[in-house]
Amino acid sequence: MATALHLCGVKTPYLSCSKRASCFQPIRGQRNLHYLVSPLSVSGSCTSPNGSHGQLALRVSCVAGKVGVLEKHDSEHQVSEQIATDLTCVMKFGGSSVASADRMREVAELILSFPEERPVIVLSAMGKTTNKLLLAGEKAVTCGVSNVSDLEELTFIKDLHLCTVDELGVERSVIEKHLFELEQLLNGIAMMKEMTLRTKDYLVSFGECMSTRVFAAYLNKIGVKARQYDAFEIGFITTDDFTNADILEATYLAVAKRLRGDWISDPAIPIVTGFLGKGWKSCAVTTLGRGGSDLTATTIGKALGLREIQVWKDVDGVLTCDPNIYPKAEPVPYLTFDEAAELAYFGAQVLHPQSMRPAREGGIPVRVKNSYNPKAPGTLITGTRDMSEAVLTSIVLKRNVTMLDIVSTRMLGQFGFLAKVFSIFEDLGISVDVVATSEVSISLTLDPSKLWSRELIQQASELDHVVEELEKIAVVNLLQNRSIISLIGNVQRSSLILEKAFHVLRTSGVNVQMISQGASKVNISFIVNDSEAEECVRALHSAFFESDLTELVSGRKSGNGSV
Ligand SMILES: Nc1ncnc2c1ncn2[C@@H]1O[C@H](COP(=O)(O)OP(=O)(O)O)[C@@H](O)[C@H]1O
Ligand SMILES: N[C@@H](CC(=O)OP(=O)(O)O)C(=O)O
Repeated sequence: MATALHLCGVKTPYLSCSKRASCFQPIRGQRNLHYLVSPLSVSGSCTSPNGSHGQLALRVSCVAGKVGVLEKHDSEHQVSEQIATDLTCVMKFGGSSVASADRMREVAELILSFPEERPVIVLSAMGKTTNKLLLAGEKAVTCGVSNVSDLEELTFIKDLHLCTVDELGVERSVIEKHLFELEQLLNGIAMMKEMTLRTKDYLVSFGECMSTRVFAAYLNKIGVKARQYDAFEIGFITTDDFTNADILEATYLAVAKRLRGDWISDPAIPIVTGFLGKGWKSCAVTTLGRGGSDLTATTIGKALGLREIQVWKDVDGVLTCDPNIYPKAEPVPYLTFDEAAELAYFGAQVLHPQSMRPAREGGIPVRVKNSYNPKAPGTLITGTRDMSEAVLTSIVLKRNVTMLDIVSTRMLGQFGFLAKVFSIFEDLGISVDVVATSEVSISLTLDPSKLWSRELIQQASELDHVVEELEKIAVVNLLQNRSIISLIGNVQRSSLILEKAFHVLRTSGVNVQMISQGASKVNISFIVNDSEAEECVRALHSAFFESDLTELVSGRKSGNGSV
């Protein structure tokens, strides 16, 4: 579907589109110009023939035929028709950003400090609520119905939410029904003496359902019109993989229709629950995996074709490594979607592993910002960036990984061997992270997030089963307590990165057990023992980020022999 976009006062401009030139098609010249704009987000610039009129930079967001946002035009040129009141960006605030009444007040101020924005707000559960809910559920399985009301986690959650509404001066009624139902649910778990994955998702959903209700009520109280939404009620359709569901394509249209429809008929800032969805078969509440509110935000950004997706955290952006491992980690100013996705997939907690996909597909920049330090520039994630000076961007650690060394007994040819190995993993629904092969052997690591979502006992028997199947065609060595260290950066400089990294590892006395260069060309991963991993990350960080690499980048070695 295409939409007419009308511009006037622009003298026969040439329109160039940074991405999809075909998105803009002039349908009438002269002073009043009409363009056809295809759905979803496009951006471009429009200049006069000799360039003397400067640039009319415009950004259009267009979903289902509705022109969304036009912005940033110079004074000479006027945009005659625009729906200037449309939603402009999405701002996601994580648990740490809305952990208390004070934090909620600060977040409200922060949102209001951008008067030019008309944001969709996505919130996570307050502070550590999700962890507390999970723990309460686990305890309820064994504690007996009569002890549920005394569970310290339940008391904590009640106190936190009731104190917050009291401090913010909003009615307790906004969450009382949820607190009552939460206790009922825990009673049910206690009675059944079991908690299925489906129940687990319903249980944790109370966190986001309450934080958004409290925040929306507070905004309304201070005179900012806001409307609360449960994601599972507005079209977030997912697979039925409880605790780790995937967003289905139908979500984009449904969410855009609902949020934009409501906004047009009665504008109010949408406050949407992060992390949650609705299983397409079961119609039950699902969750998108831990940290899934980032994915909610990017999904909304793509659905509405918004100008920017902001994810507000408690750190100054994506850092050069996990600050819990090395406090001297520095913010990374720019990242590509590929780098950010790889970083998230290989364990950087700061972003949800799937969250870059919608942003990349919609071509929408993602900004990672610090709600505790809004002035810090944060990290801007876009499709491309200048890599000419880039060597290493970030170091990521994924702990507690299982590694398998599989050596062929040569019962099958090489092709048959590899195919058989991977079909065994496919049949068992286990995904593989890092792979290295030779003619007769293959070393690989198993994605722990897929195993983590299962019960420990199930994990153990699954691993036994994998080994049993593989032993029909190979000699198998199962190695546990390993870590993947991933070097995310410019793999065009892989020789330099490897030279320096291996020098560091050798001087630290660490033996690398496997190495793999990702097909994405932004990642070199290697496997070491869990016990050595953190020290390795610190040593690598010092070598790459605290010493001058410019001479090495320009091809000259420094005189002192250090790399
Ligand atoms: N490379 C990294 N860059 C930034 N933060 C990281 C990184 N690796 C791990 N972290 C951790 O991620 C946390 C932020 O992610 P998260 O807890 O999901 O935020 P939120 O709950 O606010 O969305 C930081 O407090 C930090 O401890
Ligand atoms: N509350 C969920 C979802 C989430 O995204 O949280 P956060 O934004 O605080 O990482 C979790 O803890 O996993």
